[in-house]
Formats: sequence, structure tokens, C-alpha cells
Amino acid sequence: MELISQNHCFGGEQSVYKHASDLCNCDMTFAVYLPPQAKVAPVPVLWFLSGLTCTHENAMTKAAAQGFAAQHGLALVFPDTSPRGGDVANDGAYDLGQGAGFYVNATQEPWAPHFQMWDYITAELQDLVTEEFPIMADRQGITGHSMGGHGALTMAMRLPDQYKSVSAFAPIAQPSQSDWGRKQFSAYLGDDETTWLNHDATHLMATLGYPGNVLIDQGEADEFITLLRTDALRDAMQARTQAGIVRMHGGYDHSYFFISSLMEDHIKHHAAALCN
Ligand SMILES: N[C@@H](CCC(=O)N[C@@H](CSC=O)C(=O)NCC(=O)O)C(=O)O
Repeated sequence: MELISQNHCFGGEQSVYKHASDLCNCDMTFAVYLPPQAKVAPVPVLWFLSGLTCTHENAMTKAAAQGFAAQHGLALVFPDTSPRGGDVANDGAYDLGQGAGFYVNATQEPWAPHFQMWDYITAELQDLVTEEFPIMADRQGITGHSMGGHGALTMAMRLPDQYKSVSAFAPIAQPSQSDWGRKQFSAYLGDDETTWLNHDATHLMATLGYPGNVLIDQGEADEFITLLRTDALRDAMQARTQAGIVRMHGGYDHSYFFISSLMEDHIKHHAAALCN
């Protein structure tokens, strides 16, 4: 693991690292924020999974999470959204390939040799950060935006013992029925749509649910709202009386201005489950 940068931030440290990933078969970059409380004892952690076109840097610099994380003594991890590099497969479209890993383990060529983002996030990077930093492995939450909201919801519902709290900002809520999902699942997972359902938050909500409160925020002026299919996930939550809420916010679009406006609520939501 190589330190790329480090900046003092709200009394803690915002750092960026590079490491050789065995699963993604390339160097991967990620960012970690350690609050001041981590100087004296291990702290709970919140993972933030980012959306299409993002690296570790977008949320680190634009989500406004560090100040609230410092108030509650939460560490933050900002992973990249895909493997990257000249040897890594890519596509000319912004929504496939590098920057668009969709948090799945690809089974299809040419993606399978590098695009193993489910296992990378839930196992390899998980092990690295809990071993290398003063982070409590048994107190982890997960959130994310858009493609990252999809990743956060699917990981939390399938791995509730690992992720003790979950929230999402404008998640891709039903990717198996959306142009943000069908194209990518077909490329990464193949044409058997039954394999896609493990990565569809609405399907997982209908079949598994989550043993805790689920917080989802969605802007009503989101330019991608028809691709996100928030209504389907809200209906699935209501059908199983899932604890939690889908909140609609007038005027907000899909940008990081929306995320930063709601970040305090999300940090409080996770702190209530993780910090006591
Ligand atoms: N066509 C656009 C789409 C890219 C975009 O809006 N990306 C969002 C996430 S969308 C779902 O996963 C984003 O977070 N962008 C980065 C940012 O810093 O705002 C385009 O290519 O611009």
C-alpha cells in the first residue's frame, strides 16, 4: 500500500492510497478519512460507493462528509468505481467499463479478468482497511450515490452481518429493468437474467429486505429519475413493511450539491446504528 496524499481535515486525516489488487488484477486507488477519535481508539466506518464516471475523488472532495464524520467519530472509505489502466478493458461509453464497474463480479469476456468489484469491495479492500487502519470491523455501514447507491443497497441486503447500516442517495434502484443496468449486466454477467437479480435492489428488497432502517433520498428534479426507478424500490419496501423511508426532495437534481445537502442526515443515520 502506497500513500499518495494526506491532508489534515476537521481534526483528522484525509488520505489517498494506491495498492495492488489481486482480485482486480491492477493497481487500485482508494481514500480513507480518519476522524480525530481514531487517534485514541478504533472507530466505526462508513463506506461511500460512488457513481458512474467517478473515482475515489468525487465524493472525497464534494460530498461534504468529513465534518459530520468527525462530529460522530466515524471513519470514511471512498473506493474507486472500477479497475483502471491500459491493460484493463474499456468502452467508449461513459456507462460501461472503466468508471462503471457496477459493483458486480464480471463473468464475461473481456471484463472478467479485472472487473471483480463485488468481491473487491466486500472482501479484499474490506480486509485491507480493517487490518491497516484503526477501524472496527464489526461496526461498518455503507452508502452510495446512483450506481454506488445500487452497490450499497445490494451489498447491505446480501451481507447484513457485515454492513450494520445502509442508506443511499438517488440509487439505481431496479437495474434489471433500466437502461442503467440491463446494458451493463448483459456485458458483465451475460444474458441469463436470473443472474442479474442478485444485483437488483428492488428484487432483493422483495425477497430479503434488510434488518434495520433503510434511508433513501431522491431529488425530484433529478435528470436521471426515470433510469433510477425509485418508485419500484419504494413499492417493494412498502409491500414488506421494510423499516425505513424513501424521501423525495423538491428541486434537487442528481449532482453532488444534492448529496452534500443531505449528507448530515445520512451520517446521523449511520452513527445511530454504529456509534454507541
Ligand atoms: N452523462 C453524464 C453522466 C455522469 C454522471 O452524472 N455521473 C454521476 C453519477 S450517475 C450514476 O451513477 C456522478 O456522480 N458524476 C460525477 C460528479 O462529480 O458529479 C456525464 O458523463 O457527465
